[in-house]
Amino acid sequence: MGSEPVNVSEFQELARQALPKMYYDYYAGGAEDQHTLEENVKAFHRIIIRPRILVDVSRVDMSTTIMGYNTSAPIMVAPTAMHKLARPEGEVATARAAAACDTIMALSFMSTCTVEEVASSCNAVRFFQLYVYKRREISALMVQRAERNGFKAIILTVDAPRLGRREADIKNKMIAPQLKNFEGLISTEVHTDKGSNIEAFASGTFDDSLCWKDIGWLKSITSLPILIKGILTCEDAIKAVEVGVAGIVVSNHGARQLDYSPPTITVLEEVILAVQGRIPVLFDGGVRRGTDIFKALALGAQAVMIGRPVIYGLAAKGEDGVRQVLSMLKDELELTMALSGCCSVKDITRCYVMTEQDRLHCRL
Ligand SMILES: Cc1cc2nc3c(=O)[nH]c(=O)nc-3n(C[C@H](O)[C@H](O)[C@H](O)COP(=O)(O)O)c2cc1C
Ligand SMILES: CC(C)CC(=O)C(=O)O
Repeated sequence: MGSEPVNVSEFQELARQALPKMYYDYYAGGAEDQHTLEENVKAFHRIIIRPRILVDVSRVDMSTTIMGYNTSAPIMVAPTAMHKLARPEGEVATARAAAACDTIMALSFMSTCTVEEVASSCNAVRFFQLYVYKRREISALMVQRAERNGFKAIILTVDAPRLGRREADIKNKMIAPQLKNFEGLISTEVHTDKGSNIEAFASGTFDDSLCWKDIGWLKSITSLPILIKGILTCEDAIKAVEVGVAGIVVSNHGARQLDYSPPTITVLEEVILAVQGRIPVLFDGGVRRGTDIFKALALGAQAVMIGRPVIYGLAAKGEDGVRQVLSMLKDELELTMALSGCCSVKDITRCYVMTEQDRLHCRL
C-alpha cells in the first residue's frame, strides 16, 4: 500500500504488515469458529440508513456527553490489553491520541503501561476497566490506584469468567508478559508449552465465581460510578439497573469470548428497551465506519467504544496512527450525519435506520 490509509480496513492491513504474527493474531482474532467475529461487522451491513433531505446541514455538531462528560463525539477508546506489544510507547501513546481527539479512553486492567504512567501522560477524562482476580485485594488495590490517579469511572468486565478459546493464540503459544502494574503483587508471566500462555494466566487468576452480589462489594470499595461491560440480553440489562450501576456496555468482548453469542448491534435495541433510559448504554463490537456509529446511536447507544481499530492505528503509526483512526471515524460520522439530515447527536433517532427485523415486519 503506497498511499496513506483512508479507512480502518487499510489500517488493519498496515498493522498486519507491522506486527509479528503472534501479536497480530492476538489482536485481530476471535473465539473458536470466529463466527461472531465476522458477524459483529457484517450485522452492521444489514442495517440501512433512512436519510432525510433538504435539512440545513451547514453546521453539523458531533459533540455530546458520555456518562456526563463532554466529548467531541460519541466515540470512546475501548479497553484493550497490552498496547506495548503493538508499539513500545504502549497505552501512553493511545492516551495522548485520545486526549488530542477530545475522546475518553478506557484503560485496560491488563495494560502494559502503569495506571500512574497513563494518568500523568496527559490531561483528559479517562475510565478504568476492571477484572476481578481470585485475589480480590489486588483488584481492590487497582481500583484505589485508578481513583487516586483521577480516573472517572470503573468499567467492570463481566464476560470473562474464563478466557474464550482463541485458536490462533493456542497455536502461536501466545505469551503472557509480566505487567508492570502488578509488579510485587502477582506474577502475570506464565510459561507453558501447551497452548496460549494468556489463557493459562487468566484461568489461574480470574475469579470465575464473580456474580451479581459482588457488585455490592465493588460499590463498597469505590465511590466512582460503575459500568458493567458485557451485557447482551434484556434480562441482564434489567438486573444491572436493579443493582444500581451507573451504566452498561453492550459488548461481546469483540467476539473473543463466547462464539455464537449475538453480534452486538443485533441486541442493542433489546437492551435499550429494557433499560428505558434509566442509565446510559454504551456499545462496542465491530464498529469500523462512521455509518456504524450512526446506526448504534440511532438504535439508542449514548456512545460507541472502538477496540481493534485503535490498536491497528497504534501498530501502524504509533500515537499519530491512533489519532488518524479516531479522526477518520469522526469525519465519517460527521459526513454520515450531514448526508442523513442530522445536525446534532440528539437528532439521530430510531427513525433514521431500518433493521432486518423492521424489514421482516414490513413484509408481514
Ligand atoms: C486485543 C484485545 C484485547 C482486549 N482486552 C480487553 C481487556 O483487557 N478488557 C476488556 O474489558 N476488554 C478487552 N477487549 C474487548 C474490548 O474492550 C472491546 O469489547 C472489543 O474490542 C470491541 O470490539 P472491536 O474490537 O470490534 O471494536 C479486548 C479486545 C481486543 C481486540
Ligand atoms: C489479557 C486478556 C485477559 C485481555 C483480554 O481481555 C482479551 O485479550 O480479550
